[in-house]
Amino acid sequence: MIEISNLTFGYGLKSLLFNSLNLKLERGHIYGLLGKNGAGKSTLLKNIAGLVVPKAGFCKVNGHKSSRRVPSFLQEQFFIPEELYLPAVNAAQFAKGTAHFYPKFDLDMFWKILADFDVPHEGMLNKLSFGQQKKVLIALGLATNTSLLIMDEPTNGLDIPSKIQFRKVIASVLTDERCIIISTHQVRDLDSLIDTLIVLNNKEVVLNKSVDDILSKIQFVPASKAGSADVLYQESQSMGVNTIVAGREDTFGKVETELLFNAIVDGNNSVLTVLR
Ligand SMILES: Nc1ncnc2c1ncn2[C@@H]1O[C@H](COP(=O)(O)OP(=O)(O)OP(=O)(O)O)[C@@H](O)[C@H]1O
Repeated sequence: MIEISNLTFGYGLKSLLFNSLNLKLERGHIYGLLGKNGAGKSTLLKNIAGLVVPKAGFCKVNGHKSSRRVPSFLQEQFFIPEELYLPAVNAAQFAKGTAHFYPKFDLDMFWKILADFDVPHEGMLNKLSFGQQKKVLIALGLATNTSLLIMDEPTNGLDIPSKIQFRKVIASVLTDERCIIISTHQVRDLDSLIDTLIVLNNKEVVLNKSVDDILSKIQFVPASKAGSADVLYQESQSMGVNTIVAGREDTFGKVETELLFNAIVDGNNSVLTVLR
């Protein structure tokens, strides 16, 4: 669904952020985009959404070059930025103004998600708190029913009940037709939601693997359960899971995303070598 080919991008005369980057993303998945501060996550999302123009190469969504921003591309994608400023209108006016651009907009769904998020329906949106504004935009983005939904740090500013609600709502809207990309530092918020991890590091996509694929190759265990021979990465922590070991057929578990991310950006090549 998304084809990124030889994408080369930099802001102004600054050095390049991406140099011939390639990536393919498919429908029916929730992708988690991870990277250190400044790695270029937001910039990659903006390239996909056609908000910036590459120096070379391209991003295509459903066969349309993003940077051309043709109507058939725009009506099938919704981008929720990290920073947002909602206009001085109420939720009904905001939904009406937006629905116009999205043929599959579902107004009932918008009101339902707002209610689930406990956001007041009345009043001007620009007077809501940051977290409430974020929830309005998430509700709107989901209600557009676009095949591509891009969210940059969506759980930033959400309180704990809202994060739980967010996970429920996102899981319920994923269909085989939809591709959701979430950039985040709050990996623990989204651990159970993301089915494929993408890690950007040193201007490259160093990992693009499904959780199932990852778990078929490595396991996450407490140090006490790790045999010394197969330890790929270890963090010193007093308790809990802190060790990555090469896959063993007798173990099952979940991906400890934070641990995996640390191993990768720490320059630990053993983990990446096993995963590749
Ligand atoms: N509009 C801009 N003009 C010039 N440089 C920019 C602009 N936006 C981002 N940058 C630079 O591009 C680099 C990547 O920024 P980006 O926001 O894409 O990273 P990020 O991975 O999303 O970071 P964070 O995790 O801190 O949000 C940074 O060095 C940043 O200073």
